[in-house]
Amino acid sequence: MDRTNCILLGAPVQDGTGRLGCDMGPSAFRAAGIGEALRSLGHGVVDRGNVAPAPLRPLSHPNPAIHALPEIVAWTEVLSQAVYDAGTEGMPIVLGGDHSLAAGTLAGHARLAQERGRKLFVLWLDAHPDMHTLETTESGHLHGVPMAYALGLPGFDGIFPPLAAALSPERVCMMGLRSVDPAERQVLAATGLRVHDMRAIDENGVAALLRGFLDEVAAQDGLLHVSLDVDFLDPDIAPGVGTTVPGGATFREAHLIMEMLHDSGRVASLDLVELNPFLDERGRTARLMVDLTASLMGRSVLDRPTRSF
Ligand SMILES: NC(=[NH2+])NCCC[C@H](N)C(=O)O
Ligand SMILES: [Mn+2]
Ligand SMILES: [Mn+2]
Repeated sequence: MDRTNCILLGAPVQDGTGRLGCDMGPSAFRAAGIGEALRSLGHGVVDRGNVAPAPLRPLSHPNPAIHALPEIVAWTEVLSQAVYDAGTEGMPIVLGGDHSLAAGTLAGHARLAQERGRKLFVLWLDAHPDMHTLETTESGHLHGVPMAYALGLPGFDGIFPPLAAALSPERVCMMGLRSVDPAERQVLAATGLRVHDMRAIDENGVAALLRGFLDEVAAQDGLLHVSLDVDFLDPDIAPGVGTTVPGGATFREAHLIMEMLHDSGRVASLDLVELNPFLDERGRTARLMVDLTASLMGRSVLDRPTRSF
């Protein structure tokens, strides 16, 4: 089995949501045994502790709904650099923190991939596309915008840090969507990402949908970043999140995705986001997220050969 150098980075970001609690996410992942789970699979694990946000600068935007803009911009700066640095040494695993942290991590991974002359692909596992711009967000919660920023959509210039490289929409695959705002629908249609909503999963199964994407990643010798939002999962199995939406992925669908990702040998980085331990039930959501991470990193029922590309 391949031994990966896993670098854990805590990102206690909570200002991108409307409620408190995600700042406890990194602690809950540690308490649920993420380090031990990875070590028991034979991987190296370095826990860098929690990243601290950059100093705040005064910033404003004409959209009056927006919350905590200086805070999220500060996190974006520091996380972009932190995952870039970690990615030169091993596999960054970011323990969130709400999904606004992906503005930083996607920017950092895109920069690193570009410098390496590699193509960055993103698998976005989420009930939501998080595809609002600063103009279109109605809630003003900035966990709803990171994908638009990372794709280089207009309106972030001069406010968020400049992108060294933007994501290419054709290299992004979203799975699990079931809550999409009208403005996001329009952008999704216009940008042409691969989007598999829950209906597509019901009709086709996760395996067929994911295989199509992974074959494309392999054909282009891509690096794959996985962004796993707790609300991708059905709330019955993962209650510890502030934005539950009924009808999410089942336990087996989620594990199968992780097992296929492992077999692909393509995953270079992982974000675990939106865990709110205050809303959890005795740590069960944290433990499920750790078990899914273990499946992604090679835990399996039987020995299976890794696909070689
Ligand atoms: N990362 C998340 N859970 N995002 C939820 C976003 C919900 C909604 N689309 C909004 O912009 O407010
Ligand atoms: Mn999300
Ligand atoms: Mn979500």
